[in-house]
Amino acid sequence: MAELEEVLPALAEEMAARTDRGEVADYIPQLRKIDPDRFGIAVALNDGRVITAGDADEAFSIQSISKMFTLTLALGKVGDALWRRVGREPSGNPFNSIVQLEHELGIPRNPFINAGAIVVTDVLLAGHQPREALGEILRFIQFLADDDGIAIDREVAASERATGYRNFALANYMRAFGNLQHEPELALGVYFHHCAIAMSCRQLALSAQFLAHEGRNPATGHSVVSAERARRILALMLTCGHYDGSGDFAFRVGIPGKSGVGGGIIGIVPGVASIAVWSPGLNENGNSRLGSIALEKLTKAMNWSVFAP
Ligand SMILES: NC(=O)CC[C@H](N)C(=O)O
Repeated sequence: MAELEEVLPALAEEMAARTDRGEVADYIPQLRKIDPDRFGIAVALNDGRVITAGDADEAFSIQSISKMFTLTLALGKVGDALWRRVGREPSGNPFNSIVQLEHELGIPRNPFINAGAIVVTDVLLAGHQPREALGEILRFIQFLADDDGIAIDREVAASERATGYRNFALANYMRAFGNLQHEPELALGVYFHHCAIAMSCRQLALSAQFLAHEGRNPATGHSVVSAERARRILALMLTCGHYDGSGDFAFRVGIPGKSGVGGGIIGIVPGVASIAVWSPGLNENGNSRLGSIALEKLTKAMNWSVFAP
């Protein structure tokens, strides 16, 4: 098997030279400013090693990767009752689509599309002020990464709130069906802020390690979720983690993943490692273009797949 210490720098160099980088998300004005030439990758192995290459220590907007953390928290809070309000099927539609919501009576297809994540955020708001709910999410991520330096980029959150008409439409629609317990303004305030959390590839890889290690963080020894719950979160990542590009990601990369429009992707090799990659340019499904390509090359080089031992 290839050595990661050699594979990662070679991959970062190859990606730096590519010109087909995709388009940086421009519907959130603050994200438009990001340099498309950035590329970073970090692999946190279950044996404790963390190997990085490129811009792996530069913080970027995690965006929808936060949906993986909020889902984990909401399952901890309400358990399987969550599934009465959100489904577990791939949507086959863009992340911000509204079309299925009318037919399906305001129940979003899964927790990783925007509508589903807004419901999950609404669950986390129960019994809290928005500020407390947000603090809980941020502290959970800091705890997972064992890093108190992780923070919210308030300019990104404000920028998204100012232009988030589609998310307001989704939230209002679900509220009309009775699937949102708080005013859309409150649920979205928390949602925009958790999407605007800024993290580096290193921090992200470390924060997702519990998913590669049957629910327990191998670095800190902390138990985060049960082994069964970790498997189920991974199943949702594999089937729904890349919106309407989820099938293609499973086909090409062969591991569960979760992307965000900031250009980050988390990938999990169960029993082996968690991976974070960042390249801001996106493909037609809103997933990092070079990030997906780099993960495909990495899993191939390392012979990593959930479809083989
Ligand atoms: N795919 C994403 O990363 C989308 C998240 C973004 N905050 C939005 O709601 O549109």
